[in-house]
Amino acid sequence: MSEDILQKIVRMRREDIDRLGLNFNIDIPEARRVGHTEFLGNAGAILEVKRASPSKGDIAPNLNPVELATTYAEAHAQAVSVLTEMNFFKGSLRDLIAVADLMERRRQQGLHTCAVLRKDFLLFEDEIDIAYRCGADAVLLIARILDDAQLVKMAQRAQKFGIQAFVEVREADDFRKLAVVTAALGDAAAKTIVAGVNSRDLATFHTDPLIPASVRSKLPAKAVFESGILSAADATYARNLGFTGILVGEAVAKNPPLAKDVVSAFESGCENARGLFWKKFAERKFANNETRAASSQDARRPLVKICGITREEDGLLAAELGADMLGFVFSTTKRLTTEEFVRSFKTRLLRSACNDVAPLLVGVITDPNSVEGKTAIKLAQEGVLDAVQFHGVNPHNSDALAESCSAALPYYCAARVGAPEDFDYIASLRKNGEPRILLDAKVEGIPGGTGKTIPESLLREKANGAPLWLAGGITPENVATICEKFHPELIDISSGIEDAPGIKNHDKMKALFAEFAAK
Ligand SMILES: O=P(O)(O)OC[C@@H](O)[C@@H](O)c1c[nH]c2ccccc12
Repeated sequence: MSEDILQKIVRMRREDIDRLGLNFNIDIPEARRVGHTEFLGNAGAILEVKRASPSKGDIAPNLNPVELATTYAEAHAQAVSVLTEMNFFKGSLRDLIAVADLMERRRQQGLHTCAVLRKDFLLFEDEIDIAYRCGADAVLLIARILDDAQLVKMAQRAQKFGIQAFVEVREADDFRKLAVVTAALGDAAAKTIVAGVNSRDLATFHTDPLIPASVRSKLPAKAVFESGILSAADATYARNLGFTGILVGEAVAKNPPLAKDVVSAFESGCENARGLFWKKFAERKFANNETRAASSQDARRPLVKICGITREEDGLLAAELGADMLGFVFSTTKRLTTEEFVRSFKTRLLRSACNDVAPLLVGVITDPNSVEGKTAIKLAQEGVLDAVQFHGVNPHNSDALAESCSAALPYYCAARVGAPEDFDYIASLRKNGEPRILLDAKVEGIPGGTGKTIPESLLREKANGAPLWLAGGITPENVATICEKFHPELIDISSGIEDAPGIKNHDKMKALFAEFAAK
């Protein structure tokens, strides 16, 4: 197999160490000369001194680490992460020493002090000693590049110095290693180990905000969401998931004034029902990959949402066939449902034995200020519905959402797409911290369930490689082709399996799921 970028970084680093030694030919203090700040002793943001990265190239090549770290401290970051890898990140141990010395001066002046993290692809126990002498309060240990024994030895070394081991995990084997090192440290583990999950795959650079969501429940109480946070809204999303830290690099290194917005968004947020919805969705997505592989379903099938349920027997069959989400329309159209129906359906669904995992229930609304819209919002706040789908309306402009936000409404947005400009709106939603957006065909005058598909050329040009949630005109006949062409993460089907609006045809529904049977 050819070398991926992570392997290349590690190989070059080993070569540098062979040539230059563990201190990379830099004069480092004989003994530590600064005090301590516990890394993530309090929940908060970790902001990064990062000049460049392998995925982005130069980010802030001329940054001054002391100036930048001062800005971060003034923004009340809990920690500063200093990249010391030189080839791809243009960092150095000099930066680490300078930032640690800065924090010591601030400590003596009684100013807010950040913990200092050494961020690197550390490989040897003696590198922990060097980090400690330079003034680090924590060291990054990337599970993927260390074997069990090495990871344990390095974490024990950190523990001996009374600093934190920040263990970065992402894949199943990393979680196993996290359990190994936690067990090896025994009682000291809670104090020494802070776990972080990287939303960026270091081998491909692809970031996905649902990766941290999918594993939050497997991590210890203190856990950090790493990478891909670009705005205050993204920081809020991470907090909603229940993370106690975020690690932000590029966005703040490039634009330091953003630091205080990101810090305060994270600190004023909380774990809530919105985060719970994304965790449930993400867990479902990744669990499906595994369980489907073992069952008769195609492991690569998208998640399926059956929308426009108005009859109990239709919803129960969809659940039995393996639907991941069921949609109920709370908008005055032909598929309009009622509060009573949804409540009694939910009770029935939970009682039906055939389901290991019940589908998520979603209320589709087109006007949050309408009676129907308000009903769906109330049901989502009560937890009867798992989320509200804002269909073609921007919740960020809505008073109803502003009101319900205090009660942490779980929701996602659906955007109607008919022209290239519609993707500007989608981009603005992403900037507002929306991890996924459902794309539906646009037909003037009809809010949804139109039976029309989104023009393929638009999807091809504009979808940008982001995981696709697709609605509009999907049928048992065209679903296989659509999946082959666009690999959607979720498909949403309503009219394609109906006899009449709101009346599902059970043979068509079975035909749809039969398309996903393992071949
Ligand atoms: O610039 P971003 O997307 O905000 O990411 C910051 C940080 O998470 C990222 O630099 C990082 C996470 N894990 C790493 C391991 C090594 C080097 C770098 C990293």
